[in-house]
Amino acid sequence: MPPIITVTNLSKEYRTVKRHSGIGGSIRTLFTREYVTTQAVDDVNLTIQRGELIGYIGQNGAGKSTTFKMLTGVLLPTTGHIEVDGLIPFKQRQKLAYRIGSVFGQRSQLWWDLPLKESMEILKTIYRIPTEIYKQNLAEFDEILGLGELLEKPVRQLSLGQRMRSELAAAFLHNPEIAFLDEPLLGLDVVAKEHVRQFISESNRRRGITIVLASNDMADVERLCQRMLLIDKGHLLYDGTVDAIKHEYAPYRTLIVHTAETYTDAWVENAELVESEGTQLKFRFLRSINPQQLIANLSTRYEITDLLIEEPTLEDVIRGMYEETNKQRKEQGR
Ligand SMILES: Nc1ncnc2c1ncn2[C@@H]1O[C@H](COP(=O)(O)OP(=O)(O)OP(=O)(O)O)[C@@H](O)[C@H]1O
Repeated sequence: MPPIITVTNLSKEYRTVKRHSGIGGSIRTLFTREYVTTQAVDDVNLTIQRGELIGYIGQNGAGKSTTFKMLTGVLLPTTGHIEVDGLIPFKQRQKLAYRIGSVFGQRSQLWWDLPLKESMEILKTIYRIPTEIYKQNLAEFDEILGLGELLEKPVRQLSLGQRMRSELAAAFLHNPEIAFLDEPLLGLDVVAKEHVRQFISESNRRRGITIVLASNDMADVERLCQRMLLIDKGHLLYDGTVDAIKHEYAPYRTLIVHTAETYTDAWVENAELVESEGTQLKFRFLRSINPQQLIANLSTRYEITDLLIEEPTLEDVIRGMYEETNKQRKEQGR
């Protein structure tokens, strides 16, 4: 089967007027038009198969939203080619709109002053959703997202978590083939996150919807996605499994223990003490080491009152990638 999304040599440059500070600067800005170019997406190539659930991960400003805007036809690429479900997004935006659903964290597709239910009715009309399917979908979404009493409330009165649940229901109402979800978990509390995760996972598994999920939190993506694309400064740095990326570029985990007494020279086999502050000790250990064994060994020597295992963050992984690239360049004498 051909991929549902194909992106070839995709780049996007933003050209903005350079602003100078102060009153003098403002006058200068008015009379001398100097431009700044930002390379938001830089020569990205990727393919996504029908039915995949993919994490599109990157730090703030990495280029995730810009990619999504091009994939959904909102922005015209500077160079490169995109095909989404056989369509060219910028040229066939309207046709594509019926096949995709999107959630852009900061932007709402709902009508602020209307009760949620009325927003849903409007979407039903816009997307020409048959009444039967509309009712079925709303009932099914309600089960996971708990829309119940929210339907009668004006959207402006919804909390962030309630709004995100509503945005997701709205984006999936017309049975899209593909969904682009930009930071749908950002700022949500644990309970709301769980609703949203379950909804994303079920939509992919049960309904077979291809989902691309943008996030700057690796832990969020890890729970849902097998495959992850990592973008940094517009470049696609990695395409593979979350597990492999961690093994390759962030091989260490951190064990934080709190002890009953203060120890400055604590040690344990197979781990390195990297920080000791008061009664808190931080040990770095390789992913291949069993943490339970480590904790058991530690507790024979020290009285442990609390402990926590920390996974590497996205920053750690990206740092690891650049360090590895620099090391390889040096070895090759470049
Ligand atoms: N309309 C615009 N005009 C000029 N520069 C822009 C515009 N939109 C984004 N950029 C710049 O392009 C780069 C990529 O931004 P983008 O919003 O795609 O990143 P992102 O990965 O989605 O980040 P975030 O997680 O913060 O939303 C950033 O340097 C950003 O400042």
